[in-house]
Amino acid sequence: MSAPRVIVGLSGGVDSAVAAHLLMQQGYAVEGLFMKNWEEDDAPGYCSAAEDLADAQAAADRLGIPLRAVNFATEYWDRVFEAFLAEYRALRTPNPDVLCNSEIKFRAFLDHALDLGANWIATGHYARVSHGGAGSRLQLARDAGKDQTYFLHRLTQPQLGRALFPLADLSKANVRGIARRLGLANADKKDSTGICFIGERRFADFLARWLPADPGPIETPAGQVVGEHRGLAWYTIGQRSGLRIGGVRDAGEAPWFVAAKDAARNTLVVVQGAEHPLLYAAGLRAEQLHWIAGRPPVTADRLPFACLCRLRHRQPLQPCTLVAYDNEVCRVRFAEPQRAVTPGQSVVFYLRDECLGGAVIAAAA
Ligand SMILES: Nc1ncnc2c1ncn2[C@@H]1O[C@H](COP(=O)(O)OP(=O)(O)OP(=O)(O)O)[C@@H](O)[C@H]1O
Repeated sequence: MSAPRVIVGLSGGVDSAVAAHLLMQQGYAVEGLFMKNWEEDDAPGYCSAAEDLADAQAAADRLGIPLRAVNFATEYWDRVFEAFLAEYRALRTPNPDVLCNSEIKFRAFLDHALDLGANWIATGHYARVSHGGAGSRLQLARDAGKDQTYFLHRLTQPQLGRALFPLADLSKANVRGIARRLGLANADKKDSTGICFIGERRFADFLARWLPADPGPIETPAGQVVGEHRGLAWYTIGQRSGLRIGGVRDAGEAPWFVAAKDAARNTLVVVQGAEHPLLYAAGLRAEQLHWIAGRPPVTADRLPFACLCRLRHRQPLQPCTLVAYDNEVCRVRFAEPQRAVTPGQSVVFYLRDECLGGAVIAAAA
């Protein structure tokens, strides 16, 4: 019988190269596929796709596997970037990595791999998947600090059912050690940070190319004007940096943080001190509810349902209660008030080590 075929998303980074190696060791017939998701002309100098492809090719050569390349720039633009901009224009803070997984890596890429005759796809995500008669389950990676289930929580059964995550049990240090032993040139390549097409530092410059300026006042909750903002879309709830506020009489030196966006008055509301009570919420309302199993963990008559959640990647899991849901919308109460509940980001639910799914935060509540 011939070995099952798996197509690995080779990004040019160390994680996916080591994932490919581990699958070869497990007896799979392994091939690499590099995706280009962004045309350089749309963001000159922001992306390094050519360099990444060269790194992916070097890794494939070293491992002795074939590598193909595919261009999903149109799909990425239509299904991820347009939604990302629409969310910003609606004054929310979107998470394009969540959409990139459900629309590109586990849709466009998966469909292409299946067309090429693959039985499975694999990535270098830090996450665990188990395939069983009752369906496929997504679980935390052993390395809690690297766990990427937050970004994978919108996968469906058909998507997860074809996925392998070979790094489930490894730490980043293990992965780099394996890469060095294999003589992979990218063993010490820096982790990719931020959004693939932007990178972290020039984010505000990048957004300025797509969002119109719309200045308005910055106010305290008492209505005292303390500055001018460049457009509410540029700010995120809980954020500190970028607020040029100073010299407010009797205000002291403590830094200022974004507490709310008042869209009706085009006003940014700020408070002083990282722990100000207005930065905390007892619960939230979220939309676009998705369950990985294809159904909720309990029927509505068994609510409330005690579970865990996180509101951002890497946040330690927080005890919470799902108090209400229907097909689309849910309401959640936290055991402890949570800081910076940010519309547009995801709330992701867990039961013990299993990722159940999640929803897009609409409002603190
Ligand atoms: N351009 C790409 N082409 C093919 N697969 C990709 C690409 N970018 C990311 N992937 C896949 O998605 C996984 C997770 O992507 P992420 O951007 O989080 O990379 P990472 O954790 O830095 O991993 P790596 O070290 O492999 O780049 C990668 O390990 C890889 O399998």
